[in-house]
Amino acid sequence: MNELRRLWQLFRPYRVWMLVGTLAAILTLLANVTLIAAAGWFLTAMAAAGAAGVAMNYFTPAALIRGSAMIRTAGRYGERLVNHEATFRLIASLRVWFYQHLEPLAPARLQQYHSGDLLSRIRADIDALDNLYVRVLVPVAVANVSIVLFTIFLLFYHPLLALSGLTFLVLAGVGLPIWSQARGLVPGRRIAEDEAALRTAVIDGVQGLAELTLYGAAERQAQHIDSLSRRLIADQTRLSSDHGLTQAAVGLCASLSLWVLLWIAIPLVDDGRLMPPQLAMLALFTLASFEAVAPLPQAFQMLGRTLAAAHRLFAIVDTEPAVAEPSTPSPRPERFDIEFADVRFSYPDTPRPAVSGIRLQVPQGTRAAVIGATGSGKSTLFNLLLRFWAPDSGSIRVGGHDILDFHGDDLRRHIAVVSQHTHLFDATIRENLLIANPDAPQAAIEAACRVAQIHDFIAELPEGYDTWVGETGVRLSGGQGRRIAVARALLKDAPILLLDEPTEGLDAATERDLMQALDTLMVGRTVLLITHRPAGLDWVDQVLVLDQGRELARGDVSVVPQAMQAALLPLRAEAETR
Ligand SMILES: Nc1ncnc2c1ncn2[C@@H]1O[C@H](COP(=O)(O)OP(=O)(O)OP(=O)(O)O)[C@@H](O)[C@H]1O
Repeated sequence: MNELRRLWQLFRPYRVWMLVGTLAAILTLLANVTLIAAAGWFLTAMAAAGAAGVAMNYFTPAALIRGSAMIRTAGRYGERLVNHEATFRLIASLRVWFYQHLEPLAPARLQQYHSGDLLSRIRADIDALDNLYVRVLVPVAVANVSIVLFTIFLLFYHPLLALSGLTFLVLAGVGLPIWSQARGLVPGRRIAEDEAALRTAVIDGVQGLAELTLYGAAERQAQHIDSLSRRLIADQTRLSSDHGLTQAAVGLCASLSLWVLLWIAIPLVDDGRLMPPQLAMLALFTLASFEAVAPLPQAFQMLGRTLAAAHRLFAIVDTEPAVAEPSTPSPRPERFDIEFADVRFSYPDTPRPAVSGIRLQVPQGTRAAVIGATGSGKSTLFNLLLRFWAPDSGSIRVGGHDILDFHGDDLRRHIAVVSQHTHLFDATIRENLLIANPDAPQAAIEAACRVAQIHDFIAELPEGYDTWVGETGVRLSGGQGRRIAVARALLKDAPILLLDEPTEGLDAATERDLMQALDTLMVGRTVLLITHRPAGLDWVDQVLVLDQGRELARGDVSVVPQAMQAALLPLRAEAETR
């Protein structure tokens, strides 16, 4: 129920919309009930008058019927318009709210979630929240007001009529929803989880289709998806059949209410305390009044799904970022020397530190390389410098200030990264470049691409810079993607440049061309390069050699061969003993 309270807080900005939508829904319902009840009275009265051969004024009831019909139509239109508009606004604002909480968690806190699961939260779970507004809050408000008005109306005729009407309305509007909520709680929660699992499995299956086919595992993946689908369908079927049952039960309550009303009212007609047309009116009124409570069982049945969705969203929203933003951040850095001072850091739930005792000073405008075997902690140093994680002890300073004192965005604004895993968005080449600098004019884009040696290739494409690169840039080669990354870094024009094995996996000619492009990019910047290859380090001022997260050697490039050999010795010894 804590979720409900928090959701209500999120809905608060839309309370005027909700009020107007609820009033329109109440008006529509009252017009409908009036229309049906008045029609019952009118037809019976006309028949009775015709049989008795007396004249009656039919203008007033006819006007009431026509007026009710018009109000019902206009009210229904208005109610849909207002409630849909409010829902769309609400959903849009919830997505922004969720995204704003999601962003500071990337990448450290999001590594435990699959992208399919996050997609499910931002789409299906947020969509499920609109149930609370359109299917729960508005119908509950309408039902409450209507039940009170209907009971007062029946009281005018006889207290027993009011009591029986109220009893059956409460049975259908409170008893059935309680039952269906209890029945829907577990499957509703499971549906939220299974939808996410299904989306994750499908995305994984599609993205890894080539591997699955290659290793003959496609059938197994299909079976996994099939079993998830079956479980989902079983829960949905259970909810649907419960929904059918509750609708039938609402119908039964309405019929029983009618029978009891007739049982009470017919003697009143015999006594002359009630006119025959009033009996017809009350009978139809009773049946029509159940429209007020009919949506409630399903609304409460879906509450389980809605609360599960809210729970999943709040789980992300309540996660603390791995690095908290300082309450009074240092002003943006003005100098760009980098210093690692005795840095130690372990990833959560790992047995040994990823890096430990790291000391490195890179004066502004100079270049340093961090070299070491796979898993020696090189990328971890970048993650720490980018403030994605915070060191367990020691500090990292930029321009003399601890980076934890800067606002994360202020720091990252001054850092450009070129890595072997450049993410290209499913957009045009131009859009992919503009993420580095949204205001860059075409001339600047082309200049950056010329330096990155990719302009001629782009210019030859039929659609030039408007060429769509496909999901994760599949329509570009690895080398071309890397050059786009260099062009991005040029457009960003940041004083600190991080190079994460930028030439890894490229052939010798492409590597040479890319190094030329990087040469231009590095001029005047503070550069930190990570690599596991000692070759081609002549242009760096200093080198730090890492082994299992610890410093093995530090100095100019001449320290590398000896240190690398020392690092390889244990591996060789291990290989020889096998
Ligand atoms: N997000 C993470 N969560 C838990 N452990 C991690 C994470 N990232 C890296 N590690 C672990 O930290 C250690 C250092 O990893 P890191 O990626 O820094 O090495 P690296 O030198 O960059 O390797 P490579 O050259 O293969 O990229 C490894 O043992 C790795 O398994």
